Amino acid sequence: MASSITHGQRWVVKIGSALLTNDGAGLDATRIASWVQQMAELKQAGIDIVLVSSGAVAAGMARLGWQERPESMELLQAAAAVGQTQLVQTYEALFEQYQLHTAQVLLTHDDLADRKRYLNARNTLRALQAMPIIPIVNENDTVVTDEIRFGDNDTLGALVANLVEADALILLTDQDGLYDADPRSNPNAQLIPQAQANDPAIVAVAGGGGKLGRGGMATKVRAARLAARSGAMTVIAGGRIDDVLLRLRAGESLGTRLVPDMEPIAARKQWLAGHLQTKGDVIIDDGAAAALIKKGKSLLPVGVVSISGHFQRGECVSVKNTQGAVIARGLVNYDALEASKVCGQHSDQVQQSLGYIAELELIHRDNLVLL
Ligand SMILES: Nc1ncnc2c1ncn2[C@@H]1O[C@H](COP(=O)(O)OP(=O)(O)O)[C@@H](O)[C@H]1O
Ligand SMILES: N[C@@H](CCC(=O)OP(=O)(O)O)C(=O)O
Repeated sequence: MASSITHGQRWVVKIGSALLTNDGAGLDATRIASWVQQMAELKQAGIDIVLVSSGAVAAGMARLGWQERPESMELLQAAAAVGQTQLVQTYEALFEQYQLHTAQVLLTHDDLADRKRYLNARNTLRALQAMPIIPIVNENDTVVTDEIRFGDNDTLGALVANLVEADALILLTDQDGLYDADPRSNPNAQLIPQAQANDPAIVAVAGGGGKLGRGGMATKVRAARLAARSGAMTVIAGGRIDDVLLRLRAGESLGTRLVPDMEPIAARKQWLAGHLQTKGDVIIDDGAAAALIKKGKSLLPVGVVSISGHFQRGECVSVKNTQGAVIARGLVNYDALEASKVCGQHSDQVQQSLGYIAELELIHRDNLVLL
């Protein structure tokens, strides 16, 4: 069966602390090498991969010779700062063997809550994804405080999946998936192969984490719900299963699949349709209106008559016909000033007017919902 796992082109893979470390004593280099080899193979097969990797604190503790995880925030942050360099060094050296490089992306909650920074992070990640690069994301542990930290990387993984509009979020952990009870304390617990991401029953069975990881299954199930908002499927799978990523891609039933209610584009369009607050209007001519309505096309600058309002790139605008009726809503690729400069222009003129070309479309059809 075709699914976002076997056919999707964009994956976010998250590797948790419980899995990355050798029982807390530094990074498990052998296992990391095996995931790198699998991710390299997937990337070379055309799947854009963003890796969300934990392990900075654990690696830092080992490098500093600490046996016990410190309690204080500043020592944890110091350990993360020491460990993050080792983490990225390890990945970089391994990916290099497959002619791939890595890029370090450290994010905080604030970065994703602020629209401009969110869009910049999205554009940077998209640009990186188009290159022979594996972006490696972690929380920017040095600057976060208790109140604003994600804490667990499951939530960060889900937000990155929303950010890059991933088809799938793969959460690799130390258990083979989500069980109907915590297998650490219930030896008879049964694996749940598949559920709806929004099913309240799975929240009830998901418990807390072990001594190395932070969130346990509770944050993984919550992450699946968040990822489902942009239509991404989540798989919780055992990172110690041989060739787990390649076997998932080949369609093998491993781990737990948490399925969204909607495909990625449908989810985005539903979000757009419910987005009442628009930042401006784009008035289009009859030819462009017909292209949107009858042919399902993107909106090009050439069909635009005028612009009103103050909007930034990436914000939501109303698309109106010349009689003033709202016919669509969408996320715009240019800010208001740029959009008014390119009104009515053919794509080859746009570059001249702006001095650069960001996207050919003023609003891409995937980001446009007809009303
Ligand atoms: N219903 C459940 N099924 C599977 N594991 C569970 C469940 N409830 C709690 N857990 C615990 O969640 C842990 C994995 O989460 P965590 O320790 O945070 O790892 P990671 O670092 O990979 O995020 C497992 O070791 C397991 O003990
Ligand atoms: N940012 C932290 C990771 C936090 C963490 O442990 O997350 P998780 O493995 O999801 O439970 C680190 O790199 O150590």
